[in-house]
Amino acid sequence: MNDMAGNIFFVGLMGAGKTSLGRQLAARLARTFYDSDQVICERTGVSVPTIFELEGESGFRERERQAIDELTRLQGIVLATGGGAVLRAENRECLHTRGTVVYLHVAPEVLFERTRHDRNRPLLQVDDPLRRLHELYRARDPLYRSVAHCVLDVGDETYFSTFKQLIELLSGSH
Ligand SMILES: Nc1ncnc2c1ncn2[C@@H]1O[C@H](COP(=O)(O)OP(=O)(O)O)[C@@H](O)[C@H]1O
Ligand SMILES: O=C(O)C1=C[C@@H](OP(=O)(O)O)[C@@H](O)[C@H](O)C1
Ligand SMILES: [Mg+2]
Repeated sequence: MNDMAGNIFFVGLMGAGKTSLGRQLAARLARTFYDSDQVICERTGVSVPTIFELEGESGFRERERQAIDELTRLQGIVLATGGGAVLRAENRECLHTRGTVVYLHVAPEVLFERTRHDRNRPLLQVDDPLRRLHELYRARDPLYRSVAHCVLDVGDETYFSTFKQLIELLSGSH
């Protein structure tokens, strides 16, 4: 994969590193970084949990669909999507056809450790978040794979090691 030129879009479950690695990759490549969740929050003036509270998940998904459609039309950007962006076929189509999609593949156990103290992800505010992550993994892993042009398997290594692997993957030296 040697695709440092066009758009780069990140997909994967909550805590996979889409936002943090995406932001750092954009800085490294001197690209503009967008995060669909952040765009939605800027537009509404409230947090993701508040949107879920006021409009339900379906309200959030409609805002997400709009944001993904707009952002994927831009050129030369790095975009971190929300973990559920792949649920809608129209989002998958926008992502797959308008850029290089990188799936950050991380096991539920690792994601659980990374997200367990975070209150900003409404879908994980349940009695058994690890079980929820396993369910989401089962349902979404095939969708992430169907939309991705490349997959980065991330274990429980350090953030910096993952960033290095990402650069290697995208520059084709992997
Ligand atoms: N190897 C790693 N790769 C990516 N993120 C990591 C890694 N190890 C720890 N993290 C941490 O996990 C969190 C991932 O969160 P975030 O970037 O918000 O993910 P997402 O946007 O996919 O939900 C960050 O706090 C990041 O520092
Ligand atoms: O997986 C999901 O359905 C969601 C993931 C979140 O983004 P991150 O994947 O960046 O945490 C955010 O969009 C919202 O809480 C829903
Ligand atoms: Mg994120």
